[in-house]
Parts: sequence; structure tokens; C-alpha cells
Amino acid sequence: MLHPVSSEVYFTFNNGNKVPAFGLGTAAPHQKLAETKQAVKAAVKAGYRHIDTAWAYGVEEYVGEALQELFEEGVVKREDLHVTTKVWHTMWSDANKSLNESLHRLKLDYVDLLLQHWPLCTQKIPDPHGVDNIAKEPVDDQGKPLYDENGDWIETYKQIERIYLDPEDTRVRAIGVSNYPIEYLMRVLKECRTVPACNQVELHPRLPQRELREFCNEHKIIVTAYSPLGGNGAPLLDLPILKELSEKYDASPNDILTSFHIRQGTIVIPRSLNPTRIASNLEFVPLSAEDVRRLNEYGETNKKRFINGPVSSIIPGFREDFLMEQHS
Ligand SMILES: NC(=O)C1=CN([C@@H]2O[C@H](COP(=O)(O)OP(=O)(O)OC[C@H]3O[C@@H](n4cnc5c(N)ncnc54)[C@H](OP(=O)(O)O)[C@@H]3O)[C@@H](O)[C@H]2O)C=CC1
Ligand SMILES: O=C1O[C@H](CO)[C@@H](O)[C@@H]1O
Repeated sequence: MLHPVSSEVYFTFNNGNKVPAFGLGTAAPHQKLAETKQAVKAAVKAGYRHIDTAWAYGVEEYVGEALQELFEEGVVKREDLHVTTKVWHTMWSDANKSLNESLHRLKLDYVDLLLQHWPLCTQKIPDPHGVDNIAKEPVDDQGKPLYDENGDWIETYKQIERIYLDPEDTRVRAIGVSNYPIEYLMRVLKECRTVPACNQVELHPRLPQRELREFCNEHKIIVTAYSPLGGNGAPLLDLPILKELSEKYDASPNDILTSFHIRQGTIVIPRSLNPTRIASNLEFVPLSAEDVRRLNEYGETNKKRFINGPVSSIIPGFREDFLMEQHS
């Protein structure tokens, strides 16, 4: 039986919109932001139809240049692409402004999915190295996070929802959240009209997030796995269980890690700036249910959250992991 390549697998959001299960992540290292343009072009030419980006990555202009050239070259039409962007926590009270800045840089008049990037409200602190000269992770001289004490994290989702529900506003096709724990999702389900289409969270064999995935599945919120390879340098590629499964299925560790998500109905958005890697990691590996279970079970005793820090450590789940890392 022929298996589809990962870029041919589509899921359906709770609003009926289709979304490619496999996408390209674009959170490039600070010194390589401009390389995002060639990465996006290589990905779309290789068959990717889902680009994940964000106001905070500082790459939207490069993504926009790539998309404009791909449209002009006839490689792909806008309607055949899914583009996600996100509202950062320094812009917690300015979702509309953030969206407009993203659309301008992306050279698009709509995005397929707008996410609240973090359920946090932080202060706008000047930083020449930040996006729009605003510090990405504002902290004081002692490293203490500078939250906006007037802020309520749900306000950002409510602003995004107002944009989405306005029949005159065509800038957003679906809305969702990122880095939301169950407790925060429950508050949104109680206080808001729109069930998030997606919750984008760190997800991989060292952080399987079983309870969160079950909650999201129960409420028809599609989970998107970020940092599926473990972030910079892809530390997860060296897991012993991956070497075993790579041999068993005659597939690369990358393809095992991404297929693991698609097999369980999770969107996955690996990042690479390497055109050869981008073009080569599209094989969908038909992992058995037992091997999917084993990969999820691995994290029960080998837990590791790669994306965390002082600013995110007030979020349930992140807090415990941050303290554990501090004392390990
Ligand atoms: N919502 C949120 O808060 C977050 C969202 N994200 C999203 O998820 C995406 C993916 O997560 P991210 O943390 O970027 O990282 P990934 O887990 O996707 O890993 C990317 C890294 O893996 C490397 N890599 C890929 N393949 C190989 C290989 N075969 N051998 C060696 N190294 C390899 C890449 O290097 P190279 O470029 O050289 O291939 C890069 O350094 C992000 O880009 C972003 O879009 C990420 C974090 C948080
Ligand atoms: O989306 C994001 O990407 C970076 C790390 O890759 C993280 O800080 C942010 O949440």
C-alpha cells in the first residue's frame, strides 16, 4: 500500500477549514533570519503547503518576499497555502496592530490561522535587537520578568476572536492559541464563543503531553506540535528509540519524529534552513499503534521541555518544569 508523503495529509479544523498536517517552522536563529526566504521557497517547491511564522520571529518580511516570488513564478496559488502567524505577549493588548503589521510584512491580505502566541501579558521595553525594537522577553536588571500587571492573558484571545467574528473583517480564516495548559483552555471555553481551532504546544517523545492532547481531542481543538525535533540542533534525533525505529522502518529519525505526530492526528511544523533537509524530510512513515504508544511512553520517564524560561514560568505546567530544571 502506497503511503502519502506527509505534505499530502490534511486535517480539518473545528470550523470546517482544511489544514496541511505538515508545515515548515520559521523560528530561525537571530543571525540567520534572512535565510528564511530561501527555506520557504525550497519548502513550497518541495511540496510543503503550510508555513508557520509569527510577529516575534522577525522573519515575516522574508516569508512575504518568498511567497510573493512563488506566486509570481506560478509555483503555488495563495489559496493552496496555509499561513499561520501569532500575536506575541508584548503585543497582548494590540492584537489588531500586530495582525496588521504581520499582514504588511507577509504581503498578504489574510492569514489562515492567527494564534495567541503565549498566554502572557508583558511590558513593551525598548531593545534594539528586538522585533520593532521591543524586547522579546522583557526582564529587569535582576532578570525578573516584566509583566504588565494591568494585563489579563485572555484579553488577547478575546481581541483575536472579535476580529474573527466580525463579518466585515476577512483578515483571518481561523483562530487559536499556543502554550495554553488545560486550565487556560477551560477558561476560554467558559468565557469565549469561539473554541480555538488549534493549540500549538511543544510536543515530542520527551514531552508527550498526554492529558493536554486528550483534552484538546475531546473539545475538537487540533494540537500542533512545535519543536518536534527538540529545537536548535535537533537533540531528539539521537534518542535510542529513534535509532531502533529508523532501522525498523528504514526511515530517517526526522521522518519518524514527524510521522509520529501525523499518525496521532497532530499537526507538525519542523524547522530547517537547509534546502536538502527541507526536501528530504517529507516521507510519511506508517508507524504501528504500538510504536506510537512507545514513543509517547518514552517521555513518561524521560521528560524534557526545551522551550521554557523565566517569562513563561508563571504558566501552569511550565512553572513546575522550570523549577525542576533549576534544581537539576
Ligand atoms: N508557539 C510557540 O511558542 C513555538 C513555536 N515554534 C514553531 O515550531 C517550529 C519548529 O520548532 P523549533 O523549535 O524551531 O525547532 P525543531 O524542533 O523543528 O528543530 C529545528 C532544528 O533542527 C535542526 N535540524 C533539522 N533536521 C536536522 C537534521 N537532520 N540533522 C541535524 N539538525 C537538524 C535544524 O537545523 P537546520 O536549520 O540546520 O536544518 C534546527 O536547528 C518553529 O520554527 C516555530 O515555527 C517553536 C517554538 C515555540
Ligand atoms: O515561537 C517561539 O519560538 C521560540 C523558540 O524557538 C520561542 O521563544 C517562541 O515561543
